[in-house]
Amino acid sequence: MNKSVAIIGVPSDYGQRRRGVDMGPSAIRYAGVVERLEALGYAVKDEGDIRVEKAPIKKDQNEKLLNLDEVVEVCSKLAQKVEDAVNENHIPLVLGGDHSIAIGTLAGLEKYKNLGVIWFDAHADINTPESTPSGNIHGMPLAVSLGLGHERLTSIHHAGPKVKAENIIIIGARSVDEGERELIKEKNIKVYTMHEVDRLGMTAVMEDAIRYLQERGVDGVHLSLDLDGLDPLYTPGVGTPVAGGITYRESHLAMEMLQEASILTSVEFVEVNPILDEKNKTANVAVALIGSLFGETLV
Ligand SMILES: NC(=[NH2+])NCCC[C@H](N)C(=O)O
Ligand SMILES: [Mn+2]
Ligand SMILES: [Mn+2]
Repeated sequence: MNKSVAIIGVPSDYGQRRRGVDMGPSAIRYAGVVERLEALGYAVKDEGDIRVEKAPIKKDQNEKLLNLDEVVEVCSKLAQKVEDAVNENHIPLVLGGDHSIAIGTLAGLEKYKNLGVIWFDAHADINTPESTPSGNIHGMPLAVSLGLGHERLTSIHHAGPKVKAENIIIIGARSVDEGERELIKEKNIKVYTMHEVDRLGMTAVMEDAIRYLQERGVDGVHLSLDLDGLDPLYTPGVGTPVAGGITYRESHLAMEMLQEASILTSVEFVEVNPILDEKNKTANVAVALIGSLFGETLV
């Protein structure tokens, strides 16, 4: 792994309805992310947070695309920041914020023409305005990145799809909406639900996932890690917890195996909501996972 990391905080909560997830970047910094990476020998450039206007939620909203203007603005700024970090040869480490920000991150990774994406999440986040049960854009970033959804979202930073369906792997899914299932089938997207995690074990899942991406000949891999992928026992500070998730140790193992495979070129950790958390537990887990991902070992 490249030894230079650029941290980009994205204090946005516009992709869903529970306030507080905009404080995620602060919570993760408070939990010591910079120190942790420096201790591993990385040069860390903390770019600070991108500027997010704190607008009051409007009343006359499109119920299928809540806060569309704000999400477009945040993601456009973020895409530019991510692109700059890549051009300066840093590994972008994006800290959310809710998961809608992945729309911006993926748009900023256009240098990778055959990008692989590992989506670690309880959800598939592949809804469209037609299929969404909530209108929350944090449930849509994978669809948007495939070029599906509102044109203002799919055209952020540059027009057209940002990733290929066959380069996406979802791990940890256990809450998938009807329209999402159909799209996953239609596009033949690789998903390791909790069923596969239970059945095969995390070791086999990660070996498979890594091999799959290598066989696809990817020129970069982005890890988008939603803290609700873990069981809420370990990460209670998330807005949409779902029981029956990945354990603390399984998630560390996954990070360690990604480090060993040395395939990642960008990383994002999202959905840490300190208001819903217990004494910053969730941000602490995020930083511990970042430690493993970037090369910490137990001995
Ligand atoms: N990034 C997340 N936590 N997404 C949760 C999405 C939940 C649900 N599928 C929805 O579309 O509203
Ligand atoms: Mn989720
Ligand atoms: Mn998510």
